[in-house]
Amino acid sequence: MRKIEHIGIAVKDLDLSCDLYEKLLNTACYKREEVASEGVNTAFFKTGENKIELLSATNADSPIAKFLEKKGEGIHHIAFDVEDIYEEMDRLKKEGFVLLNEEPKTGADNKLICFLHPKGTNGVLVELCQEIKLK
Ligand SMILES: CC[C@@H](C(=O)O)C(=O)SCCNC(=O)CCNC(=O)[C@H](O)C(C)(C)COP(=O)(O)OP(=O)(O)OC[C@H]1O[C@@H](n2cnc3c(N)ncnc32)[C@H](O)[C@@H]1OP(=O)(O)O
Ligand SMILES: [Co+2]
Repeated sequence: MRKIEHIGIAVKDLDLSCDLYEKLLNTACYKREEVASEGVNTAFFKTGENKIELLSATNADSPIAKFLEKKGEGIHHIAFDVEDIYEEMDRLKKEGFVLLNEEPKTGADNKLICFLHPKGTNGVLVELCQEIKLK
């Protein structure tokens, strides 16, 4: 794990939250992207070297919809940047962590991703991210 890649924050209304975070961080959202496979709309901000991912749900089955229902708005996950996601998934599996996907999935902002179950990480949903290198 090389660094924190982003912090994911679950929000009810992406437009309203974008306005709020633009004011809070004094910077514009640099990217918006829907990831249909996760049932989310995302908006990204950079603060120095750090990245914030705002997530709203696009359907009732989305993990974000369930999270908002149970816990309300707030920090949803922490994502770590990894060089080789296959190697890291293999290592974490051997250490006994529960991977939520057996193969990397395509995430937002040009990443391959994998999640670890929060039950095995002290209640924190962890995401691994590997940048997809364009040839
Ligand atoms: C945009 C793409 C990507 C990126 O590129 O960055 C993303 O970030 S996508 C983000 C959305 N996608 C995901 O979250 C996928 C991974 N998550 C899951 O697979 C599920 O949400 C889950 C973690 C397995 C939970 O699903 P499920 O068991 O169906 O939901 P429950 O509501 O029943 O929760 C069970 C249990 O887990 C606790 N929980 C759920 N979400 C979180 C969370 N984000 N952080 C901490 N804990 C979480 C929930 O509270 C329940 O606990 P108990 O009530 O104590 O049983
Ligand atoms: Co994320």
